[in-house]
Amino acid sequence: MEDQEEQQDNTSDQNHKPQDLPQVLLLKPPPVLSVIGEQSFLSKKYQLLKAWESPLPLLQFLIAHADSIQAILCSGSAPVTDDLLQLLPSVRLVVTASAGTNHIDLEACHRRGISVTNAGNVFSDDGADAAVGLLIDVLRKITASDRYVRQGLWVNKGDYPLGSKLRGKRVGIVGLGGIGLEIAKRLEAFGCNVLYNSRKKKAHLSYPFYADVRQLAANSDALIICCALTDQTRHMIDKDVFSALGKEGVIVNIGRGAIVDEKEMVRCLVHREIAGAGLDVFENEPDVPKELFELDNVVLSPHRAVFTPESFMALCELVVGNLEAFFSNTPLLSPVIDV
Ligand SMILES: O=CC(=O)O
Repeated sequence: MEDQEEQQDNTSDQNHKPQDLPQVLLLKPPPVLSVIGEQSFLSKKYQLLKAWESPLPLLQFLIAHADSIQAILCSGSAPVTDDLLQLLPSVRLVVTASAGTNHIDLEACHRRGISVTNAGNVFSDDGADAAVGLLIDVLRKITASDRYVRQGLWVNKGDYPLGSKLRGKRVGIVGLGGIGLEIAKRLEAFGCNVLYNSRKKKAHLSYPFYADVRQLAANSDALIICCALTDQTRHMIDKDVFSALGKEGVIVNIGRGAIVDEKEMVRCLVHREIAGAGLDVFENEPDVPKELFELDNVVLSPHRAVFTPESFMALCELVVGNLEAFFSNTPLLSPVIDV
């Protein structure tokens, strides 16, 4: 049955010449493309315009297709700016293969009547697992003690310092969206006390809400950052927040590097003004402040928190589903802006 349907699909695809298919612009290869694959039915249904494969300079390439590109498929590596959209007047949809949308000028999309979709909730479980994993790693010194054993220091220097218990910790979650909620569920199961900060108090949740992130920090043993990067949240985790978190406090960031004042965080870690950090994201990726490499109370990860083959497969279906919905005029699956 499935095979038959696939054959019928292929037959109808063959009726389209590539130049008749809706044009979807890709500025840079989004990582999900490796999963979607060149042979996928995506490239049979859409003319995928891969800017990086064109011999033309980008501007000329865009001008050449300016009137026919209807959708953009992107990820965090290629900004979708107002200037870019101005060049492409037929664009009506931006699909980002990421949860974060800080690389897209959402205000410009709104103004220009362009819908935007993101990764919805496909990353919630993996993001939450990684955040809690980083927290446990920092508290219990897992990778630091792994280094200790591998370097032969257990034999030469004796027992490694004890880590700190997770149960009973007060964990402040900054951003209680899909990932934040999953983090909260996991932490409850670990016996932690969950508190949170977000744009608005969630009426249906009983976790204590703090409108002020400094107040949240003052009442938390650890902060987990998983909110969106916006003009309001840029450098929101600043000197005052670190000082409210205090010497025993731990920070975990799986959101975006720039939500944290990174220079200040590094200073606080170097001077032991906070106890440790678990970091998946940085202000100038892939550059990571070198001072952090020397610190055993810091766990580093290369912006991989939400990615697993499983979440990529789910993302892939969502990307395709959003394109299909848009071009068949049915409701988008994970709209950020729905025009
Ligand atoms: O960081 C990953 C994402 O925003 O999807």
